Amino acid sequence: KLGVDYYRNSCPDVESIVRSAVKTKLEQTFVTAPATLRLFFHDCFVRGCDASVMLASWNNRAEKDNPDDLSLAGDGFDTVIKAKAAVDSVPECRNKVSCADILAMATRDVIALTGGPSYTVELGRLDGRISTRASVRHHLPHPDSNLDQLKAMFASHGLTLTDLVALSGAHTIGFSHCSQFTKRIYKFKSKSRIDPTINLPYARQLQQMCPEKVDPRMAIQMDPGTPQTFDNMYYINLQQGKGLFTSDQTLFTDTRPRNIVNLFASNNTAFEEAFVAAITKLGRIGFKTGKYGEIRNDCSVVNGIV
Ligand code: HEM
Ligand SMILES: [Ca+2]
Ligand SMILES: [Ca+2]
Repeated sequence: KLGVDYYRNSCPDVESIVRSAVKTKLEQTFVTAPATLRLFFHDCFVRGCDASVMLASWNNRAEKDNPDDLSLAGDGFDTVIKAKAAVDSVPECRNKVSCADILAMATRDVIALTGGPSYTVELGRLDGRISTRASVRHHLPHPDSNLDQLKAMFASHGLTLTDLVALSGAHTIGFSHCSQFTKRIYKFKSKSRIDPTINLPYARQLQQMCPEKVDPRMAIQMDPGTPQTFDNMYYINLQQGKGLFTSDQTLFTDTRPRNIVNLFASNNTAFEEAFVAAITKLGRIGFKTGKYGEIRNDCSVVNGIV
């Protein structure tokens, strides 16, 4: 079982060491926050929260080489690497704290530092030794997924509809590449070619920011209201037809989760409580202990390779 005091004897100050490394990195670039949060999600959904997503390979066959992970921003990886270096610079902590736990702590820290809830994070996950491009297939949601697909994928990890709605609120910060939603604003199967569930002025704005032959590296803010604040604006956006992806807007268009969206839109405390409960459950997915894992010396390679 995971616990909140896991490093009490081996590295008692680990939480403040990680927090200050994360804070320094966030002051350098805001992307630190969304990039770290998304990295945690992608890690936990594939082989559990074991930092498998961080492993690199010489032949581009690691998890992070899968197309679904190629849009993970480098600053998330860099945050964990920097926090790990800070932890390892303390002699008693050297190689005592897993990369998976550092990612979980850094995620908690970026949420609090951008205005979201503070919570205690459970620790004691070991790092995995396997990372393959193939293991990502069918394990991560797509922006054009419908509610049944999203529900099934989250349910396979023990996450409820409320958890799905709460965790999707992570889209209250961060960026998306234009290609993730071009279908909705240019190629929708309707006369106007625009998805009717998008607020029309917002769709026009998106078309301006993302012209049809836009540079594929172009990214836009996902929450047009408060792009750098972790708040419940995401749900207010959904009520106004300003969900960026089909997977976002469907949480309001589909009547099943709509009352949850309405609750979170009107009550930030209800959102924060549900988010903390859900991300705590997310952090328990497939965690490894004992002989099933290790504490990696370098977050991007398994021990004993070189
Ligand atoms: C429910 C299904 C979800 C889908 C379909 C989805 C899809 C996406 C997509 C397509 C992007 C844009 C990536 C890019 O083009 O760079 C994105 C960004 C992001 N997602 Fe999700 N996501 C989902 C759930 C989540 C969850 C559960 C979390 C975290 C708890 C999360 C956190 C983020 C963050 C923070 C970003 C911004 C990343 C950045 O700015 O670098 N997402 N998501
Ligand atoms: Ca993983
Ligand atoms: Ca926001």
